Amino acid sequence: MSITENYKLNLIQWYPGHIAKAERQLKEQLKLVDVVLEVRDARIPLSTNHPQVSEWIGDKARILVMNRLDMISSPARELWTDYFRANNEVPIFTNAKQGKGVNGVAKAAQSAGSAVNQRRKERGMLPRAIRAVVIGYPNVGKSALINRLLGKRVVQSAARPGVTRALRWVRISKELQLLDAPGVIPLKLDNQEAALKLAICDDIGEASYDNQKVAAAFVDLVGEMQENASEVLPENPFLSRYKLESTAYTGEEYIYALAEHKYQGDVERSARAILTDYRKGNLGQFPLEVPESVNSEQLAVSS
Ligand SMILES: Nc1nc2c(ncn2[C@@H]2O[C@H](COP(=O)(O)OP(=O)(O)OP(=O)(O)O)[C@@H](O)[C@H]2O)c(=O)[nH]1
Repeated sequence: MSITENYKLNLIQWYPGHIAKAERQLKEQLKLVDVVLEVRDARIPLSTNHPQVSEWIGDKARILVMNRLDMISSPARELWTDYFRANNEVPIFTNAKQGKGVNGVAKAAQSAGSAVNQRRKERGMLPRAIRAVVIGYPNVGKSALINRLLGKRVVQSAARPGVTRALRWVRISKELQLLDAPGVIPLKLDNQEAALKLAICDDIGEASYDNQKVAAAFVDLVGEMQENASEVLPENPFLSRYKLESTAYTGEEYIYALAEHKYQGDVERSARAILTDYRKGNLGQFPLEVPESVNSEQLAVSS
C-alpha cells in the first residue's frame, strides 16, 4: 500500500474553475514571450513538474531553474544534474532568496532567446530585447527569482502560496525584458504521491490538508529514503533534532511518541514542529525525491 493510501490522504486544493482560470492566464503570458524560465523546487523536481507544461510552452526556449538549492544536499544536486543532462536538459540551480545562481539564469535566458534576433536580422529587422516570463507552481520562489533578476524588491514575495497578481514588463538589461508577474502553474493534484510532497514542502495551501497525516507520511517517506537513497540524507535527521529515534515507529506512531517526548502530548504541535523543521532545514538539507534507479515512485510505495 502506498503512503498516501495508508493515511487516506486526499489532498485537494483548487476548484476546477480556478484551475481553468490559472491555465488561461498562464497561456496568455506564454504567448507574449520568447523564453520561459520554469522554476521547480529542487527538493521535489518531479512533483513540481506539471505534465502539461511542455505542451503549453510548445517550441519556445525553456530554462529549467531548480530553486531552493540551499535546501538539498550536494549528492542530491549531483544526482539531479546527471538525470537532467541524460535528458538533454541543463538545470540551473539557484537560491533565489540569497541570489545564488541568478546571474546564470539571466545569461541563459538571453542566449536562449538569441534565435529571435537572428530571425529578425534575416528579415532585415532591428534586434529587440528578449522577452521572458518566470513560471512555476505556487511558492517555489518565482517572485524571489524575479526580484533577484531585477536586483531590487519590487515583486511581492511571500511565504504564503498563491500570492501573485497583475502584468507589467520590466527591464532586466538592454537585451532582456521580463513579465513582472510570474505565471502560476495550476497544481495538479490527481497524483497523490506528488501532492503529499508538495504539502510537505509547503508548496500547497495549508488549509487543504491535515498536518498530522502529512507529518506522519513525511516520517515514513524519510524512512523509505533512508533505506533506498541514504546518500542524499543526513544520517539520522529525527534523532539528531529531537533526541528520539524514529526507526522503531511508523510515521503515525512517531508523531504521537514525539508529542509525549517533547510537547506534553500535543500531537498537532508535534506534527507541525516536524513539518516546520523540515521546511526550515532544521532536520538537515535533503530532497524528497531522487531520480531513476531509486526513483520517487518506488520511494512512495511501501511494502
Ligand atoms: N530557503 C530558500 N527560500 C526561498 C528560496 N526562494 C524563495 N524562498 C522563500 O520561499 C517563499 C516563497 O517565495 P516566493 O518568491 O514568494 O514564491 P512564489 O513562487 O512567487 O509564490 P506564489 O506567489 O505563491 O506563487 C518566500 O518566503 C521566499 O523567501 C530559496 O532558494 N531558498
